[in-house]
Amino acid sequence: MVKSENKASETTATSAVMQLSAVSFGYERKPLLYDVSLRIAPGEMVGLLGPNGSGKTTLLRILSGVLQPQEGQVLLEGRELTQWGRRGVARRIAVVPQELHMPFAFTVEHMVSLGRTPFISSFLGTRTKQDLAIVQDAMQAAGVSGLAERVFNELSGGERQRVMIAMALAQQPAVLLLDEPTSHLDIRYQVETLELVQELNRERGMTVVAAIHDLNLAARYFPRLILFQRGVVADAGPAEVLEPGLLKRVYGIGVQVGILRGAKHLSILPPYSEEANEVEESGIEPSVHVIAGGGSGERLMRALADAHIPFSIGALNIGDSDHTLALRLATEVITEQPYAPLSSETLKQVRARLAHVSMLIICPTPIGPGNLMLLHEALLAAQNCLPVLLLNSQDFPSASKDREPGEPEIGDIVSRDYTGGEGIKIVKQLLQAGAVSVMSIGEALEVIKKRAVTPGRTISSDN
Ligand SMILES: Nc1ncnc2c1ncn2[C@@H]1O[C@H](COP(=O)(O)OP(=O)(O)OP(=O)(O)O)[C@@H](O)[C@H]1O
Repeated sequence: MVKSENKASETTATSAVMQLSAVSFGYERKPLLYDVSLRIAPGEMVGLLGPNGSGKTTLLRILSGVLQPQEGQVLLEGRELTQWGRRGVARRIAVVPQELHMPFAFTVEHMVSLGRTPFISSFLGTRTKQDLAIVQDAMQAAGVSGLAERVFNELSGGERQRVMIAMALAQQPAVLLLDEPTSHLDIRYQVETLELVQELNRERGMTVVAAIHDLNLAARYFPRLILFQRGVVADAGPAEVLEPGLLKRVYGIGVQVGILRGAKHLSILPPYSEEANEVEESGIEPSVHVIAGGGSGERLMRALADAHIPFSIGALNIGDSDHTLALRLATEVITEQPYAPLSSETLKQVRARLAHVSMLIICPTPIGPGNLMLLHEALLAAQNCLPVLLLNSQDFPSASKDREPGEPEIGDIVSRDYTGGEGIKIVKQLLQAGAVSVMSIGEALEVIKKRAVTPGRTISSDN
């Protein structure tokens, strides 16, 4: 039994040209990517989308082996990337960076011939006739043969972009990784560059993964899109990924998505007014708000989504594992910058949301100085008669056996309070204000369904 399972996973691994399994990575111990799993099949053309700083370049560096994940596995053709060695990787994966600064006045032809380096016996070794033919072919395919004698540093941004693609082609890679290949290009070069990449994908069967900011170009050229925000938020075709609600949650701006007359692909336009940006595209008003963090909300979010209960969540910091999942599952996500304390603006948003929901669920997240203010908001709401459920972690024993006679059941908060008792104090006040402690997600769902309360309840905010 175990054997056949292993065999099945081996087959899956080898049928993917690249595979990431539960990859986590951070710079200088600051976590950036969390639990990223991806399979890229041979011949796929994948667009990597995500806001600035969401980790696209970092992910490409992990795929190319420049960075090694702190956790998880990166496989190339079913084998650990690190086992291929530098030359082995360079013979299979080529990277087109955003920019390349050459310290020397290299000609284009010289630059492109550097792409053959992984295939010659040493750096100073001679290139064969075949190498030279491959270099010529790469220059022709990328449309830079006419620039062969020009100095790379003296070319325009668009020309340089093409030379970098030619360099990558000279590697004859199975996988081409491009980091924003259109970022410095005018519209003609943008289209020409992506047409070229598409041709390489279709005609040479090259697997392409490209980070790309332009959502319209992404819709037009990439059959598979991965929306990334320190983790995979969505991974599907353009129609599913370029969904206005999802884009609003990830980019923080409302967009209009549609098909222009005569066009074959989706177009994405920014809002035409501030008012349009305010529109809730899904039209669904969440009736439940969730406070979570650090993975404490994962199971509840999945259960609510499975039960088709629309919910809002937050505030969550970008990069928190709950945040990535929330972008996918919640109707509304209140977001704070990575590692930043909650700002008064963010707390205002939480307060406004609590004024419109029919129930608040607080997940068993560790309470520290950073999120104590959220508990304060929860207390205000509870004192204004908002039903509040305190979800206890099943991993910790209940503290009920230690409580004094007459004291409320405070659940497992004792074991996750890092505020010197302030968190526990607020939880006790919450219970006194009518909050209910529940021991399981099933129990929480039962309460929510029983209440089935209507949205739109108002509470005063100055209490
Ligand atoms: N070498 C590094 N050391 C420390 N932090 C880094 C390093 N490289 C990137 N970062 C940080 O990691 C985060 C993600 O960066 P990354 O370049 O991967 O994002 P991105 O999605 O490609 O962004 P953009 O769209 O702006 O190019 C950013 O906050 C960035 O400042």
